[in-house]
Amino acid sequence: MATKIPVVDLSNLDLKPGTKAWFSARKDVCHALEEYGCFVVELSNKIPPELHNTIFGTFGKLFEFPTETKMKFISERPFHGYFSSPKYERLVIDNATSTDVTQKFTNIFWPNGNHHVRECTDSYVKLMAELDKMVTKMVFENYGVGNYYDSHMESTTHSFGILKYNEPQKTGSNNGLDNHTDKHFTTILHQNRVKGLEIKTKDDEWIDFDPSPSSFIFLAGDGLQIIFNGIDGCMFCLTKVWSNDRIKACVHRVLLAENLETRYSLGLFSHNNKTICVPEELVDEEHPLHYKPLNLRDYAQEQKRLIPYQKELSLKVFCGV
Ligand SMILES: O=C(O)CCC(=O)C(=O)O
Ligand SMILES: [Fe+2]
Repeated sequence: MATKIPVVDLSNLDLKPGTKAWFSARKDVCHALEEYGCFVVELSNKIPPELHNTIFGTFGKLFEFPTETKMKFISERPFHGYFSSPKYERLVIDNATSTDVTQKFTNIFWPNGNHHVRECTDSYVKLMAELDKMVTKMVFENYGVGNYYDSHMESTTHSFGILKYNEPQKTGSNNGLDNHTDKHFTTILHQNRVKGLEIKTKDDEWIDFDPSPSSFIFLAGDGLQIIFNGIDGCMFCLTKVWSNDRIKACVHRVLLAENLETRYSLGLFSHNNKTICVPEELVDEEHPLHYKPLNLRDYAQEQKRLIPYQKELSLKVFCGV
């Protein structure tokens, strides 16, 4: 049977820490992250099909604005603001849980405001951010470092990305996004029904994400890999350093088949804005420190600098001990 990305049903986002349901979900979440660096989240009671259509219809329209308008959306943070390439266009909003920020974003496109788009953005970002916080809390607790969760979240912000891929026949390639790991802490993706996202397993097999309107995919980024430096368990034996990591950042890519409708993907990316260090509880004789403190913004900046050379910057190279 073909390998599948594990599915965790978190429809009840109001799960209370300490309950039986919480512990059971926590176990499934962490097991999936250890084995795959990702899992599919079912949120069937939160995203009915009509809402899914509204969300993608609304965000898709942003790309129909003239390029000069889209170019007005700029950001200081690497990989944020408006970006276009022959393969895709992307709008990424920094600090998207702030309603002032989403208002400024909407005003670029509709100078007199657009209540519907703002509301849609705010409620959707809020839902994804709640999901991110819940999963992050489960992960911290599971590895005995729950006491770091509050300070971690205090220095965390969420970015919201809207991606539109050009059809392969126009780009002459079906490669939408090359193999990579995300250079932040965690990623949650939600997309329209056009398939394309694939993740790499520890056996170097590519498996695809089969989206439904109510499914999201949660991916561990490089920051999460760092925190769990020292816990035992060989998950992905790509290098000596990584083999000692409990959770490994998920390697993924986007491949598009020809003659399909346009693919849109929405992403929530969490960034820890302080320097990330391995908690001392996770370092001992058996699990020596593998990473020097990491600032995710510096890491993203350096990755951006290397793009013209087509180099993927590994954690080991950037901050390995
Ligand atoms: O389009 C997708 O679903 C993946 C997007 C992605 O991997 C990214 O923005 O880092
Ligand atoms: Fe990614």
